[in-house]
Order: sequence, then C-alpha cells, then structure tokens
Amino acid sequence: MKNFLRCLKYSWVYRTRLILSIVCAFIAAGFWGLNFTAIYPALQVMGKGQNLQQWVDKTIDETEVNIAKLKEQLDSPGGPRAQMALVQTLEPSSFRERREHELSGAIAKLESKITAESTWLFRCQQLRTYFIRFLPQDRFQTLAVLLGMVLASIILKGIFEFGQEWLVGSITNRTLYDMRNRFYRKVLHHDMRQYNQAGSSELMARFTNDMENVGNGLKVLYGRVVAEPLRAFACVFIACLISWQLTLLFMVLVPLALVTLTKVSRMMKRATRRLLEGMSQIYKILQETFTGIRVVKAFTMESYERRRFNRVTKEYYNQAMKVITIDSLAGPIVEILGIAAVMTALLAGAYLVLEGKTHLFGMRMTQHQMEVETLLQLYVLLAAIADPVRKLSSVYTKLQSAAAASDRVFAYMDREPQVKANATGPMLERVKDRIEFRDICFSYEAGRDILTNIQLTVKSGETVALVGKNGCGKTTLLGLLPRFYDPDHGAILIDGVPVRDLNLRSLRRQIAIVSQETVLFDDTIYNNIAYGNRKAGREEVEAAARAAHVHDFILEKLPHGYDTVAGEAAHSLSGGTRQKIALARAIVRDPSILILDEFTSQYDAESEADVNEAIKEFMKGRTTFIITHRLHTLQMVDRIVVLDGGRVQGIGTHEQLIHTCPMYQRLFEAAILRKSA
Ligand SMILES: Nc1ncnc2c1ncn2[C@@H]1O[C@H](COP(=O)(O)OP(=O)(O)OP(=O)(O)O)[C@@H](O)[C@H]1O
Repeated sequence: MKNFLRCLKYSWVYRTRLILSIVCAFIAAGFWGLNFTAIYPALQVMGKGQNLQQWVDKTIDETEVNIAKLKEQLDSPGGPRAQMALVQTLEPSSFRERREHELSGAIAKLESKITAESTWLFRCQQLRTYFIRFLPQDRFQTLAVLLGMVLASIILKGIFEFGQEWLVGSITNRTLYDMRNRFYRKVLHHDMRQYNQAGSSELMARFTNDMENVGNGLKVLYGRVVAEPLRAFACVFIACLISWQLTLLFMVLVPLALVTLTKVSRMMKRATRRLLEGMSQIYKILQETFTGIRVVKAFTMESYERRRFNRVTKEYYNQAMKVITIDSLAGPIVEILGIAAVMTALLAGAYLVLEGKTHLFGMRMTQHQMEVETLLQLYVLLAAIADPVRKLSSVYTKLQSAAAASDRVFAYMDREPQVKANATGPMLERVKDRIEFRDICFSYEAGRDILTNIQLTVKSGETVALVGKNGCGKTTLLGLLPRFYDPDHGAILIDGVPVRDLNLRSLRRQIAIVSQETVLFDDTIYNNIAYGNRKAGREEVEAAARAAHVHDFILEKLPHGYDTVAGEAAHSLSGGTRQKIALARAIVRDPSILILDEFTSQYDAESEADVNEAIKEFMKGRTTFIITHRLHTLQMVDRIVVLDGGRVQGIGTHEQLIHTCPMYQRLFEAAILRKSA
C-alpha cells in the first residue's frame, strides 16, 4: 500500500478538483438520502386516510398533550419533585439517601421524556412551517407533489454525480499522465545494466498494464471510496434520527464485514501480483515473436510459438479466474452480512411495533411507540445502505490490485543508475591529446570476466581497429568509453581526466557510434539523420547524407525524398541503406570520437569502396575505433589491437602483427579476417 499512497502525491497537484469532487459527492449523497424520506409522508397519505396537514396537526396536538401530562406527572403534589423536596427536609440517614437516589432517577427519566417529546414537537412544528404548509390539501395532489420532488431530487443528484465522476476521471488521467512521463524520464536515465536486467517487454508491461491498474485504483479511491460511504452515511444519519438504537443494532455486523474484507483483499493482492507477472510474460513472448518473425517463419516454428503462447495465456487465464473468483466472492459476502444486519434490525423493530413496546432487553430502543410507517421507513433506509456497501466491497479488491501494480511500477522508478549523469562534472571539449584505457577489468556478471587488464593508449586523431574472435569483448570494451557500463577495475582517461568524472552528456556528445544493428525511428529520413545533432540545418543534414553516399538514393528512390517516413519506406530500405543513413547520422554529429562496430557488414563491394572513401575523409582529425573483420578496412587504420578472451594479445600494424602475434596469424589463416563479406 505504501507505494500506492505515493501515487496520491502525484494527485496532490489537482487537489482543487479533488475538493470539488468531494463537494459534489456530498451533495449527491444528501439527495440520495432525502429521496428515501419521501416514503414516510407517502405512506401517511396513502394509508391513514388523512392529508399531511391533518397528520402533522394531530401529531403536534398529541405531543403537546403528552408533554403537558409528563410535566404534570413531574410537578404534581405527589410527583417526584414534591417528594424530593419532602425527603430533603429529613435528617441525613441511609433511608434518605436511598430515596433521594430513587427520586432523582425518576425525575431524570421524566425530564428526558419531556426533552424527547419537545424535540419531536419542535421537528413537527418546523416540518409544518417550512414544508407541509406548502403542500396541497388534496391527498392525491400531495402524492403527486411528493413524487415530483423525488424526481427533481434525482435529477439534481444525477447532475452532481456526473460532476463528481467527471472530476475524478480528470484527476485520475492527469495523475497517470504525470506518472507515465516521470516513469519514462526515470527509465531513460537507467544505465545499460538496468535495461538488461529489466528487458523491454517487462518495462512495456509496467508502462501499460500496470499503469492501467494503478489508474483503476485511483479512480475507485477518488470516486467510490468518497461517494459510497457518504451515501451510506446519509442513510445512517436519517435512520439515526428515527431510532439510533435500532441503527446501531444494524451496524454491529460492520466490523465482521471489515474483517472478512481484509482477508479477501490480502488474497486479492497476491493473486493480482501473479496476474500482472503473467501479463509481462505475454508481452515478452509477443515482443520476441514479432521482432523475430522472420526467424520464426524461416524455421517453421509457428506451432512451437503457438504452444508457448498458449501456455502463458493459459497461466494468465488461470490467474485471471482466481482474481475474478475472489472479486466475485466479496460482493455476496458483504451482501449476506448486510441483509443479516437489516433483518436483525427489522426483527427488533417488528417486535417493538407488534408488541407496542419501546424497550428491548431492558434497553430503550425508541422514544415513541413505533408506527408501522416509521418501521418501514427505517427498513428502506437500512436496505438502501446495502447498495453503497456492496459497491464498496469491490473497492477493496481494486485497491489491492492497484497496490500490487504500483509496487511493480515503483520498483523500477526507485532504481538509481550506477552510471551517474555527473551533471556538475567538467565538460569534455574535443579530444586534444589521448584516450587511455588503464588496466581495465570488466564483467557483466560476478565471476565471469569479460575483459582483463586491458592497457591501451590511443593518440588523438589516431584510428585503431579491434580484431578478435566472436565474443572476445571488442564491443564491450568500446561500450565502456561512452560509459554504457563502468569498469570493475581501472579507468578510462581522456586527456588525463577519468571519464567517470566528466559530465556524461558532454562525454557522449563527443562520441558517435555506428553499429551493425541500425535503428531507424518511425520518423522522416531527415529527422533520422538529424537525430545525431538536433541543431543541424538542412544543408548539414544533406552534406552528411552525401558523405555517407545515400543522398542520391534518398532523392531518387524515396517517394517524398528526405520527408519520407522510415516506416513507409521500409520495403525500399535495404540493410546497406539503413547503415548508410546511420552513418550520415554519425557524420552530422561531428564527433571527436568515432566508434564503428562492423559498420560495413551489410554493404555490397561497390558501396563498401564508396563508403570507405567517405569514412577515410570523415575520420580525419577524429579518434576512431573500428571493430572489423575486413582486411580492406584494416588497411585504413593506424594500428590494430588483437583481443582474445578479453585480453590484449598484440598491438601494431598488419605487417608487424602478421610476424609477431600468433593470435593475429591464426585469425588471418582461419580467414576470420576476410577481404570482403
Ligand atoms: N549484456 C550482456 N550481458 C551479459 N553478457 C554479455 C552482454 N553483452 C555481451 N555479453 C557477453 O560478453 C562477451 C563479450 O561480448 P562482446 O559483444 O563484447 O564480444 P565481441 O567481441 O564484440 O563479439 P562479436 O564479434 O560477436 O560482436 C560475450 O561472451 C557475450 O556473451
């Protein structure tokens, strides 16, 4: 629940709307309770053969007579007050004390009766002055007016209920809007290790399904949790005016209902947590199969994937049924308890009416002898409480779902990245002197070293190639430079300053990466290139495209040139073209460090020659790291670093290494270093 309460902080900004919605709920509840009070006068008009004016006049007369009688009883010569005066003249003794005690009890009893009758008289007089006086004398017309008033009150109730729901909807959606944006902002700043742990499908599930559950909880909290108790309270309040003792009898089962609901809600929280985990699994499989649909089809794994999907959806179905069972149980349990409570109160009331009594087990239950109409009115009010209470029963379960969902959302929101943005650190301008990898050790998981004691110094403007077998750690090593990860041991220094100390944005601003997996966003080709530098103008973007040898293609082959949306041109964008666009994106960034990770893997021989020329030009004055298996590319570099098992095996030119580095020789002989693809 703690995390769900944190969601409420996001709603605090919208407190004015919240207050307005509570006011609306208050008024709607008032009208709801008032509607039921029409029963009593209607029954009087229908059943007693008299109009309301006659009834109220008669009641006032009777009550006045009652009060007069009671006063007379109290003050008559043989009455308790006179007796008390007499007793007080006696000498102090135990007899006098006992009598005084008895008489003061009798006086108090009579006085309380007089007070009750006077209150009743006052109410009747008020009713006559402010309400009944305005009603027609005719009984049928009175009934018609009463029904008209009920209708008007229902319309007003409806207007305020609409207002409340609208306000609650707007608070909930605004809160979700703020939370989603905040969550997105947080997650964007997570480091790569955190992304790897989470997985994109898990994150998507938390952004969509879990957030929706949080929203449902907020809606219920601001809506039902406010409105339903108010409606119940309105009925209880009016019922108390009739007989608070009988109403109290009705309320004795409330604690029992609460205990039951608490038990049910605990079960609900567990079940929904599993349900949400189930949805994450579904997202995971969907993402895997849809992004890898070519592989699925090529290996004819459709039926395997179908079975896999079937398994998780079945699991989800089972969990969903558990949630539904618990949710559906709550309603009837509360309803049974509610009806049992109404019946208890009704039985007690019926006893008082039928036997003409005002006491039950020696306890006063009503001030007056109860009429059937009053009992029916009470019954209707108590039964009316059942509706809000039944609606409240599902509130508990919805809140528990929201609590489970907010635990999942905040578990990610609260994660602090280990790679900190270092906003106040020194800014990196262009690399002036050198980049130094000093004794670097790194592992993704404890106990499995990926890089060990890497020592490498690269001069500013130098081009270095990294070669080695698959999985030897080339990409990992270069990923430490923009601080996707921090090394476990050692440091990377640029011009003598550890990258850990630098302002992270300024560091990354100096780096451009072109990798074999090209990512194009669903935006125009122009924006995809300008992604590398949002400040670049049209000329710079086109110059970058020209340098990457993709400008002519964009103008000639794409339907709207630079304004073609990448998704719409998907069929005409080959892997090579995508890589060229990605290269243009790097060029427009004008970085001082360039990382090319198998960047020509999808070019044909002609394109590769073209692009190599462009790259050669672009590399001038920049420190460049190239991961490649191609001899052509190796000929463009100043030095080659040979990696094996995460260790540096040799550093030098092709000619030096081919004679001195056995690992390099093996790579060359095994044709891992190829002339072309
Ligand atoms: N995110 C990750 N979590 C755990 N292990 C990883 C992760 N990324 C890479 N590895 C492991 O680290 C090792 C080095 O991977 P890396 O991608 O750096 O090698 P590489 O030399 O660039 O390989 P390739 O030539 O195939 O691209 C591999 O064993 C790989 O399985």
